[in-house]
Amino acid sequence: MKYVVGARGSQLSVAQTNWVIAELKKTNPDTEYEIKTITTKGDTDSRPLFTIDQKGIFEKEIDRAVAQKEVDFAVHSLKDVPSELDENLILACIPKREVVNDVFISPDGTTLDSIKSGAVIGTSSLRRAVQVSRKRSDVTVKPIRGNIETRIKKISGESYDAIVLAKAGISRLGIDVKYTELSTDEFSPSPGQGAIAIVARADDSKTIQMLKTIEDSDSRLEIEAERALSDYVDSGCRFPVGAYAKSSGDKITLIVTAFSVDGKKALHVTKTGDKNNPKSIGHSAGEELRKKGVNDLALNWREKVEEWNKT
Ligand SMILES: NCc1[nH]cc(CCC(=O)O)c1CC(=O)O
Repeated sequence: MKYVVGARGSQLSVAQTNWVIAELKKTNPDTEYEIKTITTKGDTDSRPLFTIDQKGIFEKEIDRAVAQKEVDFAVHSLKDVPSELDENLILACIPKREVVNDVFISPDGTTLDSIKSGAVIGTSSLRRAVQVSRKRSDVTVKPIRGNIETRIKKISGESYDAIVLAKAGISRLGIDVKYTELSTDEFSPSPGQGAIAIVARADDSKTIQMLKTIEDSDSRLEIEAERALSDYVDSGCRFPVGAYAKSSGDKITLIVTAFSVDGKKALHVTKTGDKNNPKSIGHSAGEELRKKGVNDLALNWREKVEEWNKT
């Protein structure tokens, strides 16, 4: 049986798709795969990512190819997948997730603690920008655009001294670069970071069954808790919020941090609950964040981001 797999043209997307195919071949030795790369709107848009209002612009285009049967399934970075999928599509499989941490990358391995005052740090994530400036108010955080390889190249030039990226992306690409791992306490990761999502048509039970052979149930439960939280606080509004769920025994602990755009305020919520009810853990964390005033924190975030982007 041969499957056609939808992916973006980016190196990360191709690397992730190849990883998924290799895993699937282990559990389904008689299958073959062909990758169909789809060039998306997002790949040609030059604005920093967080000003693009629509979350998942890349992924939606590829999902359309799944829905229209141009491909059998699609491989995405879960954190880029919008919470609402097309009604005839499902998150058919969540394989075992990579480490969730962010990393600090500089040409000579200098850490965020020791980098010189006035250094320029690049990131395309408002959450990371805020977390960097909370730790080092004496550095400048500047928006950076481009795929992972492009961003890494930029630290050898004049414009950036260091960048912050997800470790998962670096490991999947197998890039040899000097980095230090940032703790999830100080760098609360994006909901779903490090996880891969495989999207298929809801009525394609044969493909779904084949994909399920590489499902990792703990990874699924963790990301469900994280996504339930982001649904709750993130209704169309992408202010900086980090969420990290970790399963242990029959429990999941979800740690959430939301920041004001200027980085001055932070709200923390930790919830532990029954592993088999991850959505309710996400929702109760969301409820508590609301009680603590998360909606006020988010006021005027768009204007502030626009301002930051001009730096
Ligand atoms: N938004 C871009 C994106 N989407 C997935 C990854 C890396 C892999 C992951 O976090 O799962 C990245 C780059 C980054 O955040 O550094």
